[in-house]
Amino acid sequence: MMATNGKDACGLKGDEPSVSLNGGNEAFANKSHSPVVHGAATEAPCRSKLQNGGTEAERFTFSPEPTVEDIRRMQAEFTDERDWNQFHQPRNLLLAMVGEVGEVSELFQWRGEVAEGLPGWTESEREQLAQELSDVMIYLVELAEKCRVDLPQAVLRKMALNRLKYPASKVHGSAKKYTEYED
Ligand SMILES: Nc1ccn([C@H]2C[C@H](O)[C@@H](COP(=O)(O)OP(=O)(O)OP(=O)(O)O)O2)c(=O)n1
Repeated sequence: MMATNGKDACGLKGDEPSVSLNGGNEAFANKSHSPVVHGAATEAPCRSKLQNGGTEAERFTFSPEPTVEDIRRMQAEFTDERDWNQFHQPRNLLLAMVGEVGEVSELFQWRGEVAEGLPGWTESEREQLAQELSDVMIYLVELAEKCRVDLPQAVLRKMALNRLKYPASKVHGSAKKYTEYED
């Protein structure tokens, strides 16, 4: 589940994309990062019930840093220092990323459905998951870099498209694919 905070999490955004398809994003530019203490945003929460039974106030949020660009730069330094760029072509990075996705999958394998927050997982299992997800992200960011995809802006464009494809007023509460709607 994606971590959100502020207006978006409170469902105040309408169906219209707040992002132009060429990457401009007023909503994002105007949004300040709220301070995070032990994973909880300190701004006044809205308390509408979530489908999974939690409340908005309990929503998890990320730290604002490092940014995606920070991660790109740090990984570039890591590979430069080791003369590993010779191995980090797009296809190799893709295979490495998929391998790490497999390692994430292994942690969930044979456990049955797992609830949000991973109740019952040990600290060691949580740390293992954090490491494997980080590996996926590190390779993803480097793959995007090597493919010349400006990932943060691409994500904004894609989210705008998603909002157009899945207007909240039309698909609320339904997990159907957009191709399954008749109109
Ligand atoms: N040629 C490489 C090898 C490693 N890494 C970095 C990116 C990943 O974050 C991490 C991956 O390291 P490993 O391949 O050793 O994989 P794991 O850390 O998952 O170890 P293991 O497979 O033992 O769980 O190290 C890299 O950039 N380029």
